[in-house]
Amino acid sequence: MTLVVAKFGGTSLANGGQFKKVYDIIQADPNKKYIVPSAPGKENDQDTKITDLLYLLYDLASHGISYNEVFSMFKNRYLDICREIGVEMDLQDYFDEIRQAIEEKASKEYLSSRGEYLNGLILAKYLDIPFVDAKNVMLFKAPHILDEQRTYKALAEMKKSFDSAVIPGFYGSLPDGSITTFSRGGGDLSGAIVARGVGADLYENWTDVSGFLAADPKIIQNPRRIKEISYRELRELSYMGASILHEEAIFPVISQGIPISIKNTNAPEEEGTRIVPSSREGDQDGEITGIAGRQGFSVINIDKVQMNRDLSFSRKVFSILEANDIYVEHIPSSIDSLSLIVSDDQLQGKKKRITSEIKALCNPDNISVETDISLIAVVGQNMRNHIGTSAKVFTALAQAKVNVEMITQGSSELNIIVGVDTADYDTAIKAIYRAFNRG
Ligand SMILES: Nc1ncnc2c1ncn2[C@@H]1O[C@H](COP(=O)(O)OP(=O)(O)O)[C@@H](O)[C@H]1O
Ligand SMILES: N[C@@H](CC(=O)OP(=O)(O)O)C(=O)O
Repeated sequence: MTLVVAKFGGTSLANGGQFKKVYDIIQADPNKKYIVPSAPGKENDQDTKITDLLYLLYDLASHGISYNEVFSMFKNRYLDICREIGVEMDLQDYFDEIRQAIEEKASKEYLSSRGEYLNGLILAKYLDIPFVDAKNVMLFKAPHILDEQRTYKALAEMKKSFDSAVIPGFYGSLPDGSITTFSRGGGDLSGAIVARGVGADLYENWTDVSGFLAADPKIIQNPRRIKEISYRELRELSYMGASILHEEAIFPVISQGIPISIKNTNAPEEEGTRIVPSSREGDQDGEITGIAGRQGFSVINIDKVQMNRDLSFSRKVFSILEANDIYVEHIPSSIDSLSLIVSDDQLQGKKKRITSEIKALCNPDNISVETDISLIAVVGQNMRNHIGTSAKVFTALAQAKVNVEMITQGSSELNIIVGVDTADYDTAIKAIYRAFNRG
């Protein structure tokens, strides 16, 4: 018997029709013992995720603006699901409790967690298996920081009491009992933590695409499916924007060697993608594994003749960034120049201060900030065995008339990262994809 933890994302539980598919998937496999649901996601592109509705509810209520209409939308999503799947459940007490909490100025975390909480209750009733409130097993030390020791102990205890259960994703509790959440998309993390806590043999992550694809399907039509991907490749791709799996979801399972399988709720017969400690040499069908990208970066360019001879130069620059709580994404450099690639979120409201502090402390010849930069990562552990991979990337970009603003390559030769003007983002991804995936 293989013990499987299955996480179903919001797209898999967006409405009654999706709930029925999830029910069939779970009933077809007795190994799927612990189920981790997200809140209902988008039914279509125009729709709103329940988590977003809850954040909106919080914003309205905290500004003293009427939230009745949004609250009704929230309630109706769950009432519709119950009606469509034929689950008879009195949800009114739960709705009243949430409304009362809003009136009593409930926190944003508490409110946003109610999406998965209610979905978990409904799914448990539908599957007729126990519901375990995540606040009792997902234990945080501080907001957003998990207490791993206590959490894994609680999950091991849960396993002794329940041989199957529904445990809602995304949230848990702080030592004082109040609710906290992971960052957005954190249901993937909850699933991975449950998988480790119960000692699963496999962590299944069910979504609306047939696995990890070689590029974002919103940019490339029908991209190649990646059959098998290593933890490291996956992390590079998810961090760089392949939003299908939270970039931290591999950490709980990595040390235990628990494989992750990405599967499609809408096409469960399809193989999906297997994420393994390290994919075997030659297993992949391509020279590169995938492409991902993120928009919204700025580059701070600093020039100073003979910068390389000034031992303290970089230290001073980085001390300014540290003092301003700014994380740097990449640091391409040459003898006389240093570039800092920083996400716009990090730089917001601090650009002027940082440039003037660098001017004052480091006395550069020139400092400038370029905005509207996007980063594109070409990732693959097989790249190092192929001569000419970077030539292919840059030829493709040149032919598509995309100007490359910066280049970095990780020392592991697992990735090549290029910075391009955001206006060229889609063109660049399409050109690189075509260069490696003909026909
Ligand atoms: N490289 C990629 N492979 C697969 N999906 C991707 C990739 N990059 C972006 N996506 C997007 O990720 C979506 C699935 O993630 P998400 O919306 O969080 O689903 P869920 O609600 O199931 O957790 C897909 O619908 C797809 O549009
Ligand atoms: N519902 C949360 C957590 C989550 O992981 O959702 P999903 O599985 O739909 O990405 C969010 O929207 O962030």
